[in-house]
Amino acid sequence: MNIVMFGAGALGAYYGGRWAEAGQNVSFLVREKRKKQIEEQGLIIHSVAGDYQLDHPKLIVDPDEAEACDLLVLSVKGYHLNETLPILKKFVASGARVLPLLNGIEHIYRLQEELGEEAVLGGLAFIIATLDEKGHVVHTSESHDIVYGPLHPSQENLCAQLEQVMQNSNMKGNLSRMISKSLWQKYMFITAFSGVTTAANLPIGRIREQEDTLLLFRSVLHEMATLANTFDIDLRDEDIEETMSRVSGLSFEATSSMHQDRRKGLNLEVDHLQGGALRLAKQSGLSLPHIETLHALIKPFESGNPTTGTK
Ligand SMILES: NC(=O)C1=CN([C@@H]2O[C@H](COP(=O)(O)OP(=O)(O)OC[C@H]3O[C@@H](n4cnc5c(N)ncnc54)[C@H](OP(=O)(O)O)[C@@H]3O)[C@@H](O)[C@H]2O)C=CC1
Ligand SMILES: CC(C)(CO)C(=O)C(=O)O
Repeated sequence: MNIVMFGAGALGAYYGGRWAEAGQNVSFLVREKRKKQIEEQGLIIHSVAGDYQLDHPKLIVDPDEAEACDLLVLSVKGYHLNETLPILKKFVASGARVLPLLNGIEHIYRLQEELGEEAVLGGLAFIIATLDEKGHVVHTSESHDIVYGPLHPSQENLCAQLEQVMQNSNMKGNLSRMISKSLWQKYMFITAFSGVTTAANLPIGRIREQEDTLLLFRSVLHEMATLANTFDIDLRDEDIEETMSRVSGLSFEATSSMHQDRRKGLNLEVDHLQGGALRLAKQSGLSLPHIETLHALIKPFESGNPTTGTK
């Protein structure tokens, strides 16, 4: 399959690397600085699932230089979405479909609006990966899963091809027949997980020890389930309980990528995640007081600052 990874950060370099390792034709659409870093340091994956170095990665900076593309995998942060739209439109006009891996949900609606419903598949990732100082991927979680599925009937064939690609690669792919629900389930979890760990500046183990703080976590899940219901997504009490039991199973030091970014003083996806939920709630006339409070507490750290990011 001809695959373009839009963004070669932690997710883009990891999954793009895995698919190239499996023999797919993968290109990486990157900006100049990242291109230079990969040229100098290599595209290298350090992973609990096995290390890998991709020799001669195909790096493109100008989208007009891209070869034919069947699937464009969007792996940028939420705050970069706007600037990707004109480029995505070019790829879609040449026949590509887009698989976004971002956390959240607002981008799915936005991409569908901008690119057309046929062009946008549903996708999300369960992995803990980051880039080290050399720009190498460091993958530390047992999971390296992508859940994906059709959001439009015309995408069935591509999903079937993608299933083959994933089965033959060193990663896990799960084709979901209810991808909209899967997206909202992850969104519910990540809004609470990133919101509470980042606002408290604590890993999940410390959150679990405090009954009141754990109750806040549960209240955020409830608000997200109510929001999902207004979008005709059937999230129920049992989904909340399942999420809470997953949270009980996390290691003491486990934390969200947003909290790790706060510790490092990097930009945060708070507008995309918690802010997105508030915007969608407003459209439906819903109030989400717990999420609103978390959003307000995290906002001062949104633009990153190594001196204010406390370790
Ligand atoms: N990391 C993780 O463990 C997980 C992340 N996610 C989600 O996946 C998404 C991506 O996260 P992650 O991979 O960690 O993020 P990273 O910050 O590691 O990577 C994002 C990459 O996108 C690139 N980018 C942004 N805009 C452009 C552009 N216009 N052209 C080319 N490249 C661009 C950035 O490039 P540049 O270097 O030039 O800035 C950067 O390398 C997020 O929504 C995150 O929440 C979900 C599950 C787990
Ligand atoms: C929880 C996790 C690591 C799951 O992939 C995640 O998506 C995040 O923290 O951003």
